[in-house]
Amino acid sequence: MVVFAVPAEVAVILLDIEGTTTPITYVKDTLFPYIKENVKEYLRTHWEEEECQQDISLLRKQAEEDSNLDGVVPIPLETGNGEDEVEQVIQAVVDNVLWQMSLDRKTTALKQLQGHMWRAAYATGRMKGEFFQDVVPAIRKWREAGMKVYIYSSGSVEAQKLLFGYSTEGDILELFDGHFDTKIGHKVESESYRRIASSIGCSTNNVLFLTDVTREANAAEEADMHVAVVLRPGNAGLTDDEKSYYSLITSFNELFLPSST
Ligand SMILES: CSCCC(=O)C(=O)COP(=O)(O)O
Ligand SMILES: [Mg+2]
Repeated sequence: MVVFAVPAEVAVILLDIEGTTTPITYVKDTLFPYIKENVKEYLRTHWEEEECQQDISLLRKQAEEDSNLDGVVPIPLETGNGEDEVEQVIQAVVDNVLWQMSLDRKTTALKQLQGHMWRAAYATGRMKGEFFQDVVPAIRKWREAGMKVYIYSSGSVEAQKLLFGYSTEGDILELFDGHFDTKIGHKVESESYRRIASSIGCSTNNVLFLTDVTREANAAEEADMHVAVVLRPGNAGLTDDEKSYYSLITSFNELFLPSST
């Protein structure tokens, strides 16, 4: 077994979700299809609610920022209360969401709506969060060894809490000291990792970030975090240069903590 020796200065392990704790297939074959199949009905049912209107406003603002992108669907403002007009706006939101999802965009606006939509699916037991089999036992061991464990995902904090709160392993939210999403900044920007360390109250070099995406690993490393790239079944392949540059692990069991014997 390959071993990644965790440097002694590391006191915090920061985890990505998709491709790191959780199979990409769970996201692509369970989470995302639920959104595509239910978004129109969800908007019709929740249209009058403040939370839903806030989600639409954020999507509208994002569409304005995306106006120079190919295929973007603008979201018109409602001018009255006519049913036909509401239906037109709903259709524009649906088309915008489907367009963003076709590009696997990680905008805060899209992720916020998705998190709100998954609430009902988890609460009714229709979906349960899934993890690679090494994940939960390893996190328990790290915590016993005194490590703090945080999540940083493009999925909204609300979506993260649903995934870990309603999972095949039960409610395992207690295993995490906190959660970060793109509200702190995008995962490919090094400033986001500085903000995370500052919010935790440590230096960036006290943090080990585990992710499947080398652009994220690169941004974290630029901020002086330690990084290891996680290779999981179904993840995108790495180039030969990436394979030789990054520390690679295929399971959390390959992390060797300084206190381990
Ligand atoms: C609870 S996360 C849902 C999956 C998701 O929407 C996503 O964008 C995951 O991205 P990650 O940053 O964890 O790779
Ligand atoms: Mg990922």
